[in-house]
Amino acid sequence: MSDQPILTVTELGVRYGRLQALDGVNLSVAPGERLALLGHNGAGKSTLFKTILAFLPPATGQVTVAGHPPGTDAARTAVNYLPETVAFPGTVTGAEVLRYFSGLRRAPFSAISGLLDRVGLAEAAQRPVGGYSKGMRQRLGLAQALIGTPRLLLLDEPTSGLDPISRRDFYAVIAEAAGRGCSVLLSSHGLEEIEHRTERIAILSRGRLVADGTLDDLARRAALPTTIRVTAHAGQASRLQAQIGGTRFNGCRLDLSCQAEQALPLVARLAGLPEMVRDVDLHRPGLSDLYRHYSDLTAGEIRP
Ligand SMILES: Nc1ncnc2c1ncn2[C@@H]1O[C@H](COP(=O)(O)OP(=O)(O)OP(=O)(O)O)[C@@H](O)[C@H]1O
Repeated sequence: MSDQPILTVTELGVRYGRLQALDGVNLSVAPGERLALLGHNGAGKSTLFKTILAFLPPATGQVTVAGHPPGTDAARTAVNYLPETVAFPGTVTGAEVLRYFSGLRRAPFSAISGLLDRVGLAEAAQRPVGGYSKGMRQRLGLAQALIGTPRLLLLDEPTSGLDPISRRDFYAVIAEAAGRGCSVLLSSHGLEEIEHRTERIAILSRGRLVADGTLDDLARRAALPTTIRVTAHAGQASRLQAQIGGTRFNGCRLDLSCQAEQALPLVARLAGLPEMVRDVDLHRPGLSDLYRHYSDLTAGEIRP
């Protein structure tokens, strides 16, 4: 497998008339890598997808897919796309949809039944898509996106509207594709679901890339405090606060805030005060804390 990035985005700027929807975006995705693209509504996620797919031209900068400009045959062959809301004609069956897209992509029809099976639609394959639930349509969309073994999958909020089991299955199929070397660029507002299902996270804010790295990278750079929630025995909270400080909440709870490396020594100190401390809960910053932190930054404030 080549180590060359499957997707490179360099100083990309995209405009809708006077609106600068993307500004100076740099990003690359390696083979087999799953990258989550996060950002508030209107941050520019769909615009980035549309530019990679050649639906929109860059105003500045450039994009390459498998080393080729978007829209060229080589780039089109390499990338498949699943929009947030998939629409298929209601009268055709699931199997017919996949035959149609297989024909378009010159992919073998022999792969269709395996794909339908993998997304849990084997039994519904001969039923008209008009009778499919939203989750079934989305799974058919995923099967469609996997036709022709693409090297890059663009998934625009692919799990919105899916129930938790369907989401889990959806990510399992995506992980399998990544395991075969397919790169995945996935936008989502579901921070919890992507936290452990992607290798890297990129955050767009008002058209600018404000973070790009692994969860650990982003946490280290943000240096957000760890919170230690201490529950005191009845009547001991004031005495405990006098010793260790912290902010008091309802009767018996104290919150202590510290840097990550200070957390364990502090917990050890609390363990030495069993007459006052009933329980300790360590809260390290998660993706939602990091997302809030980076979304409030502007691109000029990114630390290397
Ligand atoms: N066709 C268009 N014409 C004019 N402005 C547009 C068009 N499409 C998007 N925009 C604007 O470009 C900016 C980026 O929109 P985009 O759809 O890329 O955001 P997004 O991050 O995908 O948002 P969401 O999470 O809501 O899907 C927004 O300010 C949006 O209003």
